[in-house]
Amino acid sequence: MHAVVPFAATDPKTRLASVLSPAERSTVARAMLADVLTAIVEAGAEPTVVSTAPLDLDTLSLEATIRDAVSVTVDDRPLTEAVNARLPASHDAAPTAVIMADLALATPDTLERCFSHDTDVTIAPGRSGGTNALVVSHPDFRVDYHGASYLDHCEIARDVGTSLETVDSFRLSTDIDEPDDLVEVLIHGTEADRAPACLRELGFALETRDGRVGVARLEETRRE
Ligand SMILES: Nc1nc2c(ncn2[C@@H]2O[C@H](COP(=O)(O)OP(=O)(O)OP(=O)(O)O)[C@@H](O)[C@H]2O)c(=O)[nH]1
Ligand SMILES: C[C@H](OP(=O)(O)O)C(=O)O
Repeated sequence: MHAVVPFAATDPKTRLASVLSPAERSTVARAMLADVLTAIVEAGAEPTVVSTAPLDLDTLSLEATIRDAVSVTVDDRPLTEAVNARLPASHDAAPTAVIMADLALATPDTLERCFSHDTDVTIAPGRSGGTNALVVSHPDFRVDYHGASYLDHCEIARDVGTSLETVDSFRLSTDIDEPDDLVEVLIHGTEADRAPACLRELGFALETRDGRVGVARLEETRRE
């Protein structure tokens, strides 16, 4: 399975700007990208990072076997256009997966669940209606990201008459967009993952206030 991994390399994760400086957002985005690429390769797929700007894979500290299985291509078109240019163009073409780079909790098992369906379109939706992981094998299906794109993609699938499977996965539904999402990374990230280690290094820790779990950051770790 070929997997496209879209990556906004310049000024990523702007919705985390209230808790992370621009350089820190870039560091966290790259840590999540490294975790996602590792999970994709361990699930048996071949990822291509479709990056908005040049990206040196050697800066991601990937294990050599993972690094060797990943390629990068630069495409500065908007997300929807860049992805549509890479979806199957004919019934003979191989299925293509599109896995977002901010799925910090993605594991080989959860991705394999997406890769194993025999439908024209398979979607693992995000919690607020995005399309976090997608597998397309039908040449008439095209994406339209942003907003409640999961609903839009269900409608597009209906309009072009493709079969569609929805994958119900807590891990794949957790894209890291807002400061509160960092809670999930600290709770559910594993020892081997880079993103939770990166957040802890930046001074983030779980904090329970009035019975509600959030993240707190040690003041001395804040950098402008
Ligand atoms: N190639 C490409 N990837 C993109 C683009 N915009 C977002 N992405 C990637 O698409 C996935 C989902 O991105 P979003 O969460 O919507 O956007 P983001 O830029 O990561 O974060 P925000 O700035 O907070 O919206 C992530 O893997 C991004 O890196 C784009 O224009 N081109
Ligand atoms: C790209 C967009 O991601 P979100 O803004 O939901 O993170 C989507 O999934 O349509």
